[in-house]
Amino acid sequence: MWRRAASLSPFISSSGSLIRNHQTAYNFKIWESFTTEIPTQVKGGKGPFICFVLGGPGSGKGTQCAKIVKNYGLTHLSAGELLRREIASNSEYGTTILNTIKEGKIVPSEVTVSLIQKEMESSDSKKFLIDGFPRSEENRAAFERIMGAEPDIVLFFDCPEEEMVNRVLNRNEGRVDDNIDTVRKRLQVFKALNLPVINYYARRGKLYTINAVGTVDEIFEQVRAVFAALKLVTE
Ligand SMILES: Nc1ncnc2c1ncn2[C@@H]1O[C@H](COP(=O)(O)OP(=O)(O)O)[C@@H](O)[C@H]1O
Ligand SMILES: Nc1ccn([C@@H]2O[C@H](COP(=O)(O)OP(=O)(O)O)[C@@H](O)[C@H]2O)c(=O)n1
Ligand SMILES: [Mg+2]
Repeated sequence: MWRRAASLSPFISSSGSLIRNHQTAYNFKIWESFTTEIPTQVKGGKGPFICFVLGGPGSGKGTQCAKIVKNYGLTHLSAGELLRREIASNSEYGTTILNTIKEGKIVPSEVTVSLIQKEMESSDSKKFLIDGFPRSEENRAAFERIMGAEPDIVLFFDCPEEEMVNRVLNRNEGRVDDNIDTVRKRLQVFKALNLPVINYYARRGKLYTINAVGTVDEIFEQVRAVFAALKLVTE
């Protein structure tokens, strides 16, 4: 059974703000997410449930996705991981992808969507967590065109820039893009190309903005509130 979020979660007020007293890092209009009532059925059609996970570099997407997987059993597809795997496999696109990532730019959408498509089509899962995608309007349009699907919900991990920079520089995963020059570029790309996508989903009433400052567990409590309120993936 699916119920409206507004009446269920302490984090989601009926006046429309997801996290009370939360000043967003990008002066984001989080109330927009709730000006549209959430549909009475989360998944009306035949396709799988799709949750996009967005946020700047180092905002904690991957960390929170791991907890979502553990608690709710969604299948996690990280666009960045799929691209890094492609580089490691010496595919024909490997060099282009590597150079694009080093520059902090966005890999052509057809490449990324086809990697996501392959994973989704070879999986039996009915619920996907797609992390770090769509990074641009072009990504978004390509996914809709190629997959013929839209996300059911979008989580946005909203984090101040300096916090993101600190986290990335301390990530220690040996990534070619975790250095100060590339991070600065990625932040510019995030603001120029990804914020418009986030705004788009806010206007569509699909966006859930999470305050990404705090401990991992504190942040996950906000995520839990969204999933609990939607009652969509635990049954
Ligand atoms: N709430 C948090 N507070 C401090 N550090 C965090 C938090 N969440 C994640 N991190 C750390 O910050 C870095 C970036 O997190 P990650 O999940 O990889 O972010 P993203 O996927 O958005 O780039 C990692 O080293 C991670 O361990
Ligand atoms: N949809 C995507 C996702 C990632 N990428 C590339 O992969 C890089 C790393 O993405 P990521 O999602 O692993 O990075 P984080 O935000 O997790 O730090 C991005 O900076 C882009 O260069 C892309 O081009 N298109
Ligand atoms: Mg990540």
